[in-house]
Amino acid sequence: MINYLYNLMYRITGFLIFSTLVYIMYYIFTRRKLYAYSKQFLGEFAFPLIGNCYMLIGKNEDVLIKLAKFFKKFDGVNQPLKFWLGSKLCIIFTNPHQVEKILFSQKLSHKMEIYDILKRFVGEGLITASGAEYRRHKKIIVPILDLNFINSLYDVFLKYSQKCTEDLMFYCNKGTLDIEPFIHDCFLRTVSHAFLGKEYDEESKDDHQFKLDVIEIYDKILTRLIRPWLHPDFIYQMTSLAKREDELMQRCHAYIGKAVIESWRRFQSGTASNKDIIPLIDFLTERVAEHPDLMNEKFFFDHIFTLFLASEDTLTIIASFLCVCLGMYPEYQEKLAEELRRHFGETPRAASMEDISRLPYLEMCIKETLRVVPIGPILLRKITEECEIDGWKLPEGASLLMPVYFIHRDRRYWQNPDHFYPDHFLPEAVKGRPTYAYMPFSGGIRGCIGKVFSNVNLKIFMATFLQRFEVEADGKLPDIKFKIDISVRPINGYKVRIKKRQWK
Ligand code: HEM
Repeated sequence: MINYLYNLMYRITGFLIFSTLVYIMYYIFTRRKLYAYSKQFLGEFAFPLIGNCYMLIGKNEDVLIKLAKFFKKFDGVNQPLKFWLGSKLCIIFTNPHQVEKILFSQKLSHKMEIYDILKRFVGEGLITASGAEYRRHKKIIVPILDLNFINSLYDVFLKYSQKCTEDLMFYCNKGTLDIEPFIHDCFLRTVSHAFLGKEYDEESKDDHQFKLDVIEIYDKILTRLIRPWLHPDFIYQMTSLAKREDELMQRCHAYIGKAVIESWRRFQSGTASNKDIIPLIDFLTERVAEHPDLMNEKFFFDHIFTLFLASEDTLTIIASFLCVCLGMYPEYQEKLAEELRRHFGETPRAASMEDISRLPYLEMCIKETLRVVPIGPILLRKITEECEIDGWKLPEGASLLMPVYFIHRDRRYWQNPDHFYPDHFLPEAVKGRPTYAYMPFSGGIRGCIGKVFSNVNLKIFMATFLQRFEVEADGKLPDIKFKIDISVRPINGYKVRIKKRQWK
């Protein structure tokens, strides 16, 4: 009997070893092109299964520093690199001319699988979707965000910028504060009003809960993004994080769903135009009502939620970090204040649409902030069919990485890359640089559709804020430690001291 069992165990073990070997051989055989093509690219030593991930082991906050070390090793190399993310081959393009070709390639417009994590929240919204449906929907949404729409929002931009500066008045000369929650409140209100047609009500439990939920959503997305073992859905579903995410999703979906229903009611009763502005949701309702085959309810919902989430966090990061930068570099703040004094004259006043088109130094400061904290620090694409970029063969199944954060700090294109230095955007400096050495809004086929909206809103906010306040902050840019997640943020928040600006 013992002999029989021993024999059986022996056979089972043999079978398991044999099957594993067959599977490994099959796996290697089906990926032979991937391995062969990967030899074209320079990279660091990669272990089987974990690839180069060992280089990223440690605290989440240190990932950016570790990636910086990787790029430093290949400083000045003008060819694509490779990084094995586990068994996934990532080909890294840092040459702006090649990046431009990728961004404009229809074949390379599919987002990498990692974006599926966002799909739990925003489904098939424009950021995560691909394919024919995506293209059809983009054609409907982009024209809504035209200049007429943006001009019509002027009062909304101004109202919440002014409210924010009034709220901040109390904190003048009161020591250090994190300015981000105030600025987040401003842009959350602006985007709620402009996109959903909903004025955020301080007293409303639903509105307050939605604000908290949105903040937590970003946190949940990040938590999962930076933990690769939580990426497979079947593992994630078993965690308490997934349960919490479901709760958040249900509440947020109910909140946005209510705004969708209200918009349809307005459309059906013909009262849409009675509002102070026509919000984006009402324009979309109108388009879809005229052509019901354009998109179903689910897509409609996903697009609205995507646009909402794509806006308020991005605007908050840029405006908050610009305040910190101006605090750290008083010489540029003074130059900007001088421009504002020259332009606005004797006394501060509300900035008009006309005003903001005549403040070139403010524009340079915003651009420089977008350089140092690019909202999309690494753009990721999936290679769905074999293709070539400048003679480099790209195998199906690999991914493409465009490390915007590092291109924005590449000494070949930036005179003073490690500091906040608005002169990077003087016309002669811009002329001497390849266009895609700077891509805060990405570009090409998957480029940001909110660029003009953001520029106008940011300028009105900053012109309002800087006429009232002077900011101070400790240190310089190299002293700030950033973390990379869905975006880039300073680990220690946005600490500044504010005081009333002496205008004369
Ligand atoms: C300072 C503000 C903003 C910055 C820096 C920014 C940046 C970006 C970047 C880098 C991408 C490409 C992401 C990727 O390929 O992974 C993107 C895409 C996108 N952004 Fe923005 N964004 C900003 C504001 C906005 C606003 C206000 C809206 C809404 C009106 C918006 C809507 C979108 C959408 C829908 C996409 C996806 C486009 C597509 O894939 O076709 N963004 N944005």
